[in-house]
Amino acid sequence: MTPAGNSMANGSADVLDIKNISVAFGALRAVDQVSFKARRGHITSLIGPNGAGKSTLFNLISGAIRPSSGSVKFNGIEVTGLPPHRLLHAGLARSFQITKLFFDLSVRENLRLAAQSLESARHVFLPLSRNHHARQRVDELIEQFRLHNKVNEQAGYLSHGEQRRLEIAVALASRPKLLLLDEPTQGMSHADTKETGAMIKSLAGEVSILLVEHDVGLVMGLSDHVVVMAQGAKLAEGAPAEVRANPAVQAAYFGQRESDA
Ligand SMILES: Nc1ncnc2c1ncn2[C@@H]1O[C@H](COP(=O)(O)OP(=O)(O)OP(=O)(O)O)[C@@H](O)[C@H]1O
Repeated sequence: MTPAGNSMANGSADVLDIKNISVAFGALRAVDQVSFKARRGHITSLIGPNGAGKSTLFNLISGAIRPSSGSVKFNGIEVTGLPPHRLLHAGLARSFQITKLFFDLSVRENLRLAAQSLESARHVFLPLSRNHHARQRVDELIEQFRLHNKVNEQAGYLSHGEQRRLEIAVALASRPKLLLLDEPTQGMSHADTKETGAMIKSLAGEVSILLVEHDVGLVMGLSDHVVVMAQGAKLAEGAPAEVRANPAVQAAYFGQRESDA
């Protein structure tokens, strides 16, 4: 693991420091000079109306696309433009895009592969029973995500909500310092959304979280800090109550019915 993964490289309280980041698709400035910071141990959320640039900003941070200008610092270290696998080794994990589930493998096998993914090739091919570190991590995740009854079930047979929670567990297997969650409750029932929200909340402290989520009620209940985007630019940021009370945010965002957002 690189120094970015396990130290406060600059002693800063910020796990992420985005400065003036931009990218355009042809003539469209999808993300335009956006800056914000995410504090260590906090849940920071990105919200905004459809097409605001949230996913593009997320992709810039996770290394899926390169910015045309601006910088991304992770744990005080410049990581702008690094590809996702390098970021993962540095301690920045993204759920859902990188960590896809293997549907024909069991829950335990999915967790094992993820827990062993950052180890040398020799260790990856060790049986779980002989890889103490990976086995310990798998057991911790089974406990934390209450997967006891599902460990031998194929991931493909889990419910949608269970699969999405397993994806979060898989993303956490490498003990990242920052977890990027892209609409973790998308397509979930109300009950699953509530359970997943509580589970995300319980992770704060263990890992810093950056969340893109359409469910505004969930975001406001979970987040320490909310960044609001509109038309590629940052419109506002602050604590949930502060953001909710901001007239510009209300006009641009809460003017929509929350169920439409
Ligand atoms: N690969 C691409 N090529 C061209 N245009 C793109 C591309 N990706 C996104 N866009 C455009 O950039 C703008 C921002 O899109 P983005 O998906 O980042 O918004 P969003 O806030 O995540 O929206 P939503 O809430 O609908 O997911 C939109 O106008 C979108 O059509």
